[in-house]
Amino acid sequence: MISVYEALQIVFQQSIAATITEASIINAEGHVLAEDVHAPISLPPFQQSAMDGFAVKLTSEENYKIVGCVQAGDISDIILKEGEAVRIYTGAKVPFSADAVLMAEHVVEKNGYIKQARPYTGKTNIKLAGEQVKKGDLAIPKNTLLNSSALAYAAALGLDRVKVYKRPDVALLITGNEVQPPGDKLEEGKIYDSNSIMLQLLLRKLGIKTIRCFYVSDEMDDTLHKLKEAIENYDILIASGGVSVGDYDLMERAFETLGVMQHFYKINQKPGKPIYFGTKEKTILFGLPGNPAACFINFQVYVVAAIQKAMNCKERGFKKAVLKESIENSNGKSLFLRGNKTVDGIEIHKNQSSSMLVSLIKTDVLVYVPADTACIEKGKEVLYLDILQ
Ligand SMILES: Nc1nc2c(c(=O)[nH]1)N[C@H]1C(S)=C(S)[C@@H](COP(=O)(O)OP(=O)(O)OC[C@H]3O[C@@H](n4cnc5c(N)ncnc54)[C@H](O)[C@@H]3O)O[C@H]1N2
Ligand code: MOO
Repeated sequence: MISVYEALQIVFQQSIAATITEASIINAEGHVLAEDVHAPISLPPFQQSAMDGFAVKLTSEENYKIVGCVQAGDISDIILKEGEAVRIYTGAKVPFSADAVLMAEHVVEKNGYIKQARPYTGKTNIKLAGEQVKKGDLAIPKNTLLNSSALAYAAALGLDRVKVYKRPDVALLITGNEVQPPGDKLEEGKIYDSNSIMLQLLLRKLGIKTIRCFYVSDEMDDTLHKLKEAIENYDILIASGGVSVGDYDLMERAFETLGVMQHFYKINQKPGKPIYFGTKEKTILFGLPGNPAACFINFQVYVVAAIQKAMNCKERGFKKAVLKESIENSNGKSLFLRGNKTVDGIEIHKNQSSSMLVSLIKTDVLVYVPADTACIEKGKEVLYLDILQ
């Protein structure tokens, strides 16, 4: 069995490199930008008034004759002479000849004239053309994670589409004769399927939009048929269950039958030892254990790494924090322990069973204990992973 470290290295090396696509700005949120965006225009594109008031050519007289009006969106060809003002509104184009915009509150208006009520210096309340970015300059660098502000900035520059790294299309294979959809009456010997909702919601958290769920019985023909369809049409395939050694655990045999190249099967860890990772042409495949907490943990550690690589997102690393209680590890396996990060360190949950969903609800970190570490004492630092919830 390989170690956690080796498995992560393999996942990273073998996962598909991001491919580039174009997305409309409304759909590009959460994507990584695949090219440097240079400003096609300056921002602001012209000198703009920052206030409602009067654009003036400053004089020592402090009295100005109102000779016109410029509203936002207007083009004004007024050339101001000394002692002249135009009424102007926030966002309007300031006449080239104006020195400053006097705020409406700082003037007294009477009979077509204004009197300046406080001193002003040149360029006050004028947003200069190109003060945010000049035409041709780098506006948004490649590899920026596009959030709402970055996309609003692209819109301000007049761009309606951007080049981004494509989000993978994901197929889920939910295996097992025993699983039933929630909402139906539970039949004897069956359980409700919780892995498909868990995996779909986690995938959505990662920004994945195309997710198809295949439900597969514990029969080889059905497994092969759906697996083949999934491999042909999806970038990433995640199977839940059927990955252990029982007679009806068909995933490894099905992957081999369809010519999937196996990169590893089983990791020296607890929980989640049974896990398959392979590739077939451009599709990457994970066989995750059916036990819900083991499925969740392997998704967090390995599948997230593969998806983030596919989307060219920054690699999420392990962090360090102090333990609030000692950890024993006597079985020579790496552990991923469910815990919570508090102000004074990490607390470990009492129930770590791989079938238990209940202890996942409040989990926000997975603490990593290496296989060769028999004990980590209270107050010592540990490595942990922030999880998606
Ligand atoms: N002889 C051995 N038996 C087992 C080993 C082993 O090394 N030798 N490993 C155990 C470990 S560890 C795990 S984890 C499980 C993994 O089993 P599978 O991936 O084959 O999963 P299943 O047998 O299909 O299911 C396990 C468990 O999870 C429940 N399950 C399955 N699908 C769902 C779902 N969609 N939603 C909720 N729960 C699900 C299923 O009913 C089982 O209870 O193997 C051990 N056995
Ligand atoms: O590791 Mo299994 O994934 O412990 O029950």
